Amino acid sequence: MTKLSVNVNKIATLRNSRGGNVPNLINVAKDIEEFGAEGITIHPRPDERHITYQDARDLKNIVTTEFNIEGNPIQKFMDLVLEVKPTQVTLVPDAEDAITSNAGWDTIKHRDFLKEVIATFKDNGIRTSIFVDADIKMVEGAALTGTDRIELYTESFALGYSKGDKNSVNPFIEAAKIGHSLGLGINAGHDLSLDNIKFFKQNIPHLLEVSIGHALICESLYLGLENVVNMYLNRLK
Ligand SMILES: CC(=O)[C@@H](O)[C@H](O)COP(=O)(O)O
Ligand SMILES: NCC(=O)COP(=O)(O)O
Repeated sequence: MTKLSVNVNKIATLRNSRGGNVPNLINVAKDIEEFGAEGITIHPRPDERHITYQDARDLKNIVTTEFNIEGNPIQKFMDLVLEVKPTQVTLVPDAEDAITSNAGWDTIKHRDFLKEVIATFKDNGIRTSIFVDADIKMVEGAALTGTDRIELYTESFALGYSKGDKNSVNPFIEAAKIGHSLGLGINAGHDLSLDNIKFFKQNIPHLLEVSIGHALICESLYLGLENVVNMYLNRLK
């Protein structure tokens, strides 16, 4: 079974654009769970331009499914995650000023750092995942860090698929197979959408979780949040 974790960053973006509390992030997250999603993902960034650190604390009190916090493990982020204790932390090597995530970890170069950070989170009962490109060497490197899971960075698949290149899924199939054989759980995310999710799910073995935000919220503007969550759930069956 592949769980759908909805990334609510864009709800916070909309709220912050006017100040105030509309839309109410907490109520939207509760509704998303009510509509059937199996997880809530947030990716607080150091400038708190969408999800604030307080949002992470507030969401912890209401999320009843899997709570996934993504981000670069700078000290401030580590302190937050260790305080909130989500189900899962996903480590992403973002530059501070990145518009969005744009690369996976170099798990060879940063192995010692990742090992240390992952051990800290695991010692505190938090499942770990690290964001990696669909590159066998990076997947093998991830397995040596002690992480529970990897999140495959799906931007290259989404871009290729949108241009009609179905072979763009091939590196992800290989990465998922190798990761699974090395004992890693397989998550995926970035630019997944109603257009590409069914093909991705049908082709990727051992897919435990997808986290989807940008496209899902955009699609909801036309189709409604409840419909869209259910459309993803159907495509993930
Ligand atoms: C790791 C990943 O792919 C997502 O978390 C994505 O980076 C969302 O972050 P933004 O909403 O800031 O683009
Ligand atoms: N980890 C990926 C995520 O949470 C959502 O990415 P996107 O759907 O906003 O591109």
